[in-house]
Amino acid sequence: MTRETLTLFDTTLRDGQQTAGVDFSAEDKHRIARALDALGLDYVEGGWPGANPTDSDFFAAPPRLARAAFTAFGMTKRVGRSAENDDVLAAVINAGTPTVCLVGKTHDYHVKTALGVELAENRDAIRDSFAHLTALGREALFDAEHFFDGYKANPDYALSCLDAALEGGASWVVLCDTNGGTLPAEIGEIVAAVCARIPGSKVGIHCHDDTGMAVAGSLAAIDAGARQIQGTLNGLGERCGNANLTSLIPTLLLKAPYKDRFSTNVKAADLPKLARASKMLDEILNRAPNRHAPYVGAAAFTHKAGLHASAILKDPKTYEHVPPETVGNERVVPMSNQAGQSNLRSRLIDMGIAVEKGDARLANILDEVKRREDQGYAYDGAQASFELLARRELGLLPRFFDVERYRVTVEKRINARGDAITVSEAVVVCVVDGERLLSVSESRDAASDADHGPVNALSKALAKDLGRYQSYIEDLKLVDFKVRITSGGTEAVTRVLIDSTDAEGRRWSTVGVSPNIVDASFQALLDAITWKLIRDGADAAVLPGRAPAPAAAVPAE
Ligand SMILES: CC(=O)SCCNC(=O)CCNC(=O)[C@H](O)C(C)(C)COP(=O)(O)OP(=O)(O)OC[C@H]1O[C@@H](n2cnc3c(N)ncnc32)[C@H](O)[C@@H]1OP(=O)(O)O
Ligand SMILES: CC(=O)C(=O)O
Repeated sequence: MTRETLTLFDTTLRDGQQTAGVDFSAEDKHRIARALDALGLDYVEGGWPGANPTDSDFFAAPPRLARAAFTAFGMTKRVGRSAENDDVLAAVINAGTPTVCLVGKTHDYHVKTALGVELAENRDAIRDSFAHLTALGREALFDAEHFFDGYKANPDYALSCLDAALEGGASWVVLCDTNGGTLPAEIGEIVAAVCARIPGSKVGIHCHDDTGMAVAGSLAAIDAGARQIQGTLNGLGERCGNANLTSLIPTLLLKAPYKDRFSTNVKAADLPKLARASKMLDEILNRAPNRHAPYVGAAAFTHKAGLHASAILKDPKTYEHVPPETVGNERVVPMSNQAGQSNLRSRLIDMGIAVEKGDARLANILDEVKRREDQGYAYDGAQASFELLARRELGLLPRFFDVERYRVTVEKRINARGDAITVSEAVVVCVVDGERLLSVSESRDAASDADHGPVNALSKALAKDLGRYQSYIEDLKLVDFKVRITSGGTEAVTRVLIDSTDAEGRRWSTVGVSPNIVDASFQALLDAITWKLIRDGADAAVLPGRAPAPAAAVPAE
């Protein structure tokens, strides 16, 4: 069966940049553009040359893309001047990209209200802008702004704007649900009406997620005949975001009817690259990845409930819609108070520890998890701490070092310039191989730099001198820190969850619980270090009078 081609257009670097709180540097844009190109996207829209210095710099030294058409974004020429003499359009053209995407109005209300010009003048501006671009030998796409609302208000006018772009030589007319309020069924009906007069091979879709249905709307448009999809990595974009390509691309490649009807330049073997690109974007934005993101999130193949875990061990298809490895993800069977022995045995196998079914120690571990979760611990979000708990119960937790004591003080000072600063000082005394090691550290908390409080000081002191374990923890980084006041048993307690990473790209989570936030944080920090020492195969300490527990063989993460 011949498959039709679906064209994929990425606007992470343009509409994604319109997300509140997102601010890419030119270097960030280079990294993202390269990742999108390697993945197989057909178009990478880089931004709006001339609109801001970052975009101008980025287009002045553009990325070298092997496959994707590098695209500059801009708007149609303004009424009252020619396309040749519009300075905003000139800046876009002067970026010299092979492809240009211009947004233009198609809703009569916007033409009158936002632009304040006659309907015919706007339509002529669209035609002239495209004629000018194509005369210069550029491929030109038309982002038909507010098309769905415009079509509902005045279908003849909205369609005549598409016609004007095509008459000017536009290669695609992309129907934009700019305000994101159109539901999928209506998108399907309107796209079908457009495709009845314009070939679907020239019709694209650009959905926003204001009803949480941008992906569904994009699929409805494909069902109705559109053959280009615009979207962004991780669904970045103006307001609630754009159609999420991180969900759409695996759906198109793995799900019927799309996988059988269409081909894209992104191939099934590229899907793990999509998961990596998604993580890279979060890392650039300094955001914790969305654990619940479809396909690529850490929880997308996490089976928490005991009944699910039991079936998963028999056949993963019982609770998985696609195998996790097809999208570069992995299966996790976590421990929590929802777990049974199946979860537990699966987790232990992942840790490289085989315990026979029915072994009494399994019940002990489960009881301990449930008892501690009742006190406020949460192990499904802190699998590294669970691993340490299980090892302790099994007698497989090596003893690396002891903490004799620690102290943190917090002091508010006014400096010579009159600024208030908070200074946190931490002292930690560890014992390694019988030797006492004292470390002191200080963190300064300027008003604009709120991360550097007492926990940071404590973490720095703890990591400053661990004797012969120092080299193992040099690359350890604390990357996320969450605090929650919860009730443990009958008392209110503080739960701290810490995410750590290292140079190998591993990321692991640990938990601490105490009525005291510093103590809870310290427990989580200690677990983070101990887990890394185990994973890196550090030898247990020689503690006088105590035989160190052996470290079991552990597979690489
Ligand atoms: C739906 C979308 O997401 S489209 C993409 C939107 N993205 C952005 O706006 C981000 C980048 N934008 C910018 O940096 C700035 O808005 C610029 C540099 C483009 C323009 O800045 P300014 O010249 O200061 O204008 P300002 O932003 O206030 O207003 C835009 C002007 O463009 C006009 N305009 C808007 N859309 C169009 C269009 N499709 N065709 C022609 N003119 C248009 C508006 O009428 C307005 O003109 P006015 O001031 O005479 O009323
Ligand atoms: C062009 C665009 O981003 C929109 O209409 O939503």
